[in-house]
Amino acid sequence: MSNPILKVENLHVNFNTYAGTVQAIRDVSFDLNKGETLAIVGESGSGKSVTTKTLMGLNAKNALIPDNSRLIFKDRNLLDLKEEEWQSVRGNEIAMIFQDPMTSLDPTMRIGMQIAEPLMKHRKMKKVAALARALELMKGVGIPNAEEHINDYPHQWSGGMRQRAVIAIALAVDPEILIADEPTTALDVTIQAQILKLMKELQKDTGSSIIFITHDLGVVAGMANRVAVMYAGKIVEYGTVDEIFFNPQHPYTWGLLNSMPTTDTKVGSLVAIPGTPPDLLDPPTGDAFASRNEYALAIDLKEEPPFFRVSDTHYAATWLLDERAPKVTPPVQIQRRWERWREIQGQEAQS
Ligand SMILES: Nc1ncnc2c1ncn2[C@@H]1O[C@H](COP(=O)(O)OP(=O)(O)OP(=O)(O)O)[C@@H](O)[C@H]1O
Repeated sequence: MSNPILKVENLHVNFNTYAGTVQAIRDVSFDLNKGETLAIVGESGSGKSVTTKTLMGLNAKNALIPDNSRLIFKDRNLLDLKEEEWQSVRGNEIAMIFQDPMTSLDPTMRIGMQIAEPLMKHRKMKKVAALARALELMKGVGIPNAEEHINDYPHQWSGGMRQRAVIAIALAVDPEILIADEPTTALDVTIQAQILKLMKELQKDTGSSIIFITHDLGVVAGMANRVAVMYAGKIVEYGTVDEIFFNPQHPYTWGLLNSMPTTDTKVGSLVAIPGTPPDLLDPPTGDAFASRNEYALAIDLKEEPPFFRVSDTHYAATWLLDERAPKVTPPVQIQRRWERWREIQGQEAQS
């Protein structure tokens, strides 16, 4: 049963620029359930980072958020918080792991002290106790010989170890929501896998909910419970991880899946989505993906598709799901995924 800890309702974020208003987030709504990992996936510029920065109260000064946007967390609309009130939410109830550990670590401060700091600030722990806890956390995130390294500075550590330190800082205060924005993109593949595994294990222990931001659907399979696919400032499809991987309905999701390597991908069979996303200074009428969509219908150029229900947990905003739409044959890789979906459904029906 769903148990939302966070409800994002009708979020719009506009940016005032010299060229006009950039409509970066255009009516995004989603729930985050307790203890789950929700992945938000999309190409560069789709609005993933603006969404998470908004959730941390860290948007740029030129951001404008209309009054009907709501981020409900613990019976409060986070968008109504004053900066002093944010101080007790950010890095405490809601914490974030950024893409590049070097930008979130202070190069002039010893790592142990950086992990201890949120405990002193938010938990009012004394320095000695906070440092003792920092040492435990360093061990918990797999820093070898932690005692010897608690007084090191960030530049003395490798990228993978630094990202572990960032995770320790974020988890020090046991946040209810952890936002991880491309937490492993700066790392090599083996270290990436270790960090993702570590995050999963820590989540089991702490029960926190995770919003996991990535442009790479490949890392989502092992991490997320549910997936929201974003395009041009909107969520275009959301569902459980199996629904998105094996029963995708939006042609944009098809494109993302087809541009993702899998273990049985033949060389040369990966296809990048042609074209580029629309200019958010002047988003197109209708479905913003239409100009890149080989399955586009005439109505896509005129009217924006609503969300169509695929199951209780799966919705997609594509006119292809309208009962009047012609039946289209998706790319062969997607047909294979749909076959796999039918097998999974069959197995579930039998058991
Ligand atoms: N301060 C700002 N002023 C104007 N436009 C902005 C500002 N911040 C973000 N944008 C625009 O908002 C849109 C969404 O950006 P966002 O960074 O959220 O994308 P993203 O999906 O996170 O991409 P990436 O994967 O590259 O980080 C982009 O068109 C971006 O140019």
